[in-house]
Amino acid sequence: MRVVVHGGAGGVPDEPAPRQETLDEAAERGVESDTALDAVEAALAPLESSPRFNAGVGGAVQSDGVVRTDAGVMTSDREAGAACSMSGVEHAASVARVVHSETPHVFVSGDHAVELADDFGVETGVDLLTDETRERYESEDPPRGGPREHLDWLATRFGSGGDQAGGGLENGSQGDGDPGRAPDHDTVGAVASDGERFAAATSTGGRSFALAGRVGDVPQVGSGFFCTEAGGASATGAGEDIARVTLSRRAAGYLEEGVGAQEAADRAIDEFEEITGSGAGVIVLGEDEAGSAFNTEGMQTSITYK
Ligand SMILES: NC(=O)C[C@H](N)C(=O)O
Repeated sequence: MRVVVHGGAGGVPDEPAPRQETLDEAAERGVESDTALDAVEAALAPLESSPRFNAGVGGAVQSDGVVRTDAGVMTSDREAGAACSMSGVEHAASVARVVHSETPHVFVSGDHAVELADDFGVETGVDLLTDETRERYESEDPPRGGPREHLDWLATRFGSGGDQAGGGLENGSQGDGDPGRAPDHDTVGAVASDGERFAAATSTGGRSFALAGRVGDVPQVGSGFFCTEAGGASATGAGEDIARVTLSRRAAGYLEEGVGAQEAADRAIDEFEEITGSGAGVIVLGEDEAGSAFNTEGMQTSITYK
């Protein structure tokens, strides 16, 4: 079994060591699994439970003060499952797996995804806000009224005004004065191979101060995650831009052409930057190697073999 995980692309966290420890534990947990699909779900679970990452507990807060989680998972037989816009669901990747393995569908959203989770034994009704994320939201004079009012409010808060690579990412440097950035928080992803099959999965709380109901790249097949017989990819970063270039599909496409995993990751991020001028990262696992690339200040990863 081989497992590679990432803890999101963005700024350099103030406390990288405990995040790295959790990422290493996540990869080790994944590698103990029997199948690649089990491995990515097992690896993401502790990351979704850790408030140090923007997934599950501690996820980004939307304009109405609610954390909504999204995730996607895909295996090399091109079966895919995704779930989005779920409130109270910590283990979004497990719900994506239910969609992948238990339904004839690829994508289930909102309250219906939460009901599906509940029916298949994935815990719901979890308080995903932490003291830190709650206080941060409340200190921003939350909007009242309808979506137009929310859009006025988030215009000065969401992202960081469309600046260069890294702009709008969740874990910009602490104390940079940008309310659209939160330290130490970012999306999580995993790619695994059990020798026969690959699996790729990504899980997130999205981006802070996005419009209530916003869904980014993470649960979109080919954007936040993708998997083929040649290998898989998981992306992180400015989700609107990742979706526009289908970043994970781009990276996995190079694997299918016979390009190595590191080169595939590098090429995909170079193209992403050239097209969007924005910030992202991607991990890639192929037949022979793992690779990762990012054009932000940092992206922590961990890789384990067994
Ligand atoms: N920080 C992230 O990776 C956020 C995620 N890509 C999203 O836009 O929903």
